[in-house]
Amino acid sequence: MDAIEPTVECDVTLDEHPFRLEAGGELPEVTLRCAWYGQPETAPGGVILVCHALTGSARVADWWGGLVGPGRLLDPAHYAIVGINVLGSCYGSTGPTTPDRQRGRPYGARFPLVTIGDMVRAQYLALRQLGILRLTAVIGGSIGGMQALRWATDFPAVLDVCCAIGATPLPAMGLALNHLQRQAILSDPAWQDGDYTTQPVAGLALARAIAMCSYKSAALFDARFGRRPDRSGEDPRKTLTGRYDVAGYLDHQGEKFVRRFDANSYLVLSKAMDTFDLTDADLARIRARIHLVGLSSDWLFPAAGVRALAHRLRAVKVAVQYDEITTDHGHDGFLAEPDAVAPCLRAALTTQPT
Ligand SMILES: CC(=O)SCCNC(=O)CCNC(=O)[C@H](O)C(C)(C)COP(=O)(O)OP(=O)(O)OC[C@H]1O[C@@H](n2cnc3c(N)ncnc32)[C@H](O)[C@@H]1OP(=O)(O)O
Ligand SMILES: N[C@@H](CCO)C(=O)O
Repeated sequence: MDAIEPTVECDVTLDEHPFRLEAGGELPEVTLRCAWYGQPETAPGGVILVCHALTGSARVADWWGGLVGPGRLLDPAHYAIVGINVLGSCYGSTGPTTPDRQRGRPYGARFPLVTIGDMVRAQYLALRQLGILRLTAVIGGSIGGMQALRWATDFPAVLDVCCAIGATPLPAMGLALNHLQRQAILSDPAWQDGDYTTQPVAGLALARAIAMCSYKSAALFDARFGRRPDRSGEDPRKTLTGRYDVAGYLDHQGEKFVRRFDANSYLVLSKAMDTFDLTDADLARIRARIHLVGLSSDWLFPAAGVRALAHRLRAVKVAVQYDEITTDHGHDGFLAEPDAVAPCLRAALTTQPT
């Protein structure tokens, strides 16, 4: 299925400068890349912000093509759908690849730490500058879901519905895996303290390969790869470097990733994912209807943790509905199973929770 093109793509440079960050740093200027599908002025269903995950982009239809397009759940004839590339990413918004004017070269590792809260505040300011003061919904999976929840806690008067799929504060196993991924990048000599001109490909590819394991389930890997040799057919039992099929897949994913993502951005976004947290006081500020979705085989953000978050929300009298998608796709189920995600989003957009 071909992804539809955005109606408009635009860059918004925030009026607020410097932009102060929760962790204490600041950026002299922040620009965010936005992609619109549909017309905010005329859309009968209003504006829906769809927040992307760790390595996605503002171009929502590129990674959620099954959900965004004519005749699909998020139909640009009904809703104006906007994606905004997060602060710190490398797909058009201010991030480590942006030139630091003081030094005349990219920020690199000097890019300050950002939080999910900073990303969301920047999105809020960008939308306000575009004249968008009200959102029908904020939707996202993984760190896109973290953003949706942060919108609900930090800008409670702006949105009617928040739908977060496979998103909670990251449990300890996820913190561990993110640490290993960052260590893989930092320990690559090509990283050069973040001042590389050529990507630290070995470290970044290894980071992505580790991450891919956390995004998939054991059942999926067994079904897809079993104990077969990799596509070369070389017997992995005969040489040290011979690979099983799953290893060939992970290496391929790593090789592909270094061609599309920046290592310093990866470090910044993975740290933002780690630091996301929700206190009961945060939850008590929420006014939107919350729809949480767990993914049955997700071991990075286990469904039990998503269900527990729903209980915490109910305890502070927030209207919440919990759904669970049965899938073997693990955490990546929110990307790989659009037909299963669609009814959850439809329910979030149309029904009152009990
Ligand atoms: C540039 C931007 O705009 S970023 C936006 C797009 N990206 C994102 O949003 C990131 C999120 N996306 C993802 O994480 C993934 O693309 C998903 C979840 C949607 C799909 O994940 P995957 O599980 O990797 O898909 P899949 O298993 O089909 O793997 C596809 C690749 O693995 C390769 N592969 C599959 N099996 C094997 C194997 N046994 N050995 C080696 N390679 C293999 C395929 O050939 C394919 O390669 P290609 O992409 O070079 O054509
Ligand atoms: N596979 C997704 C999930 C991470 O949350 C990504 O790369 O963005």
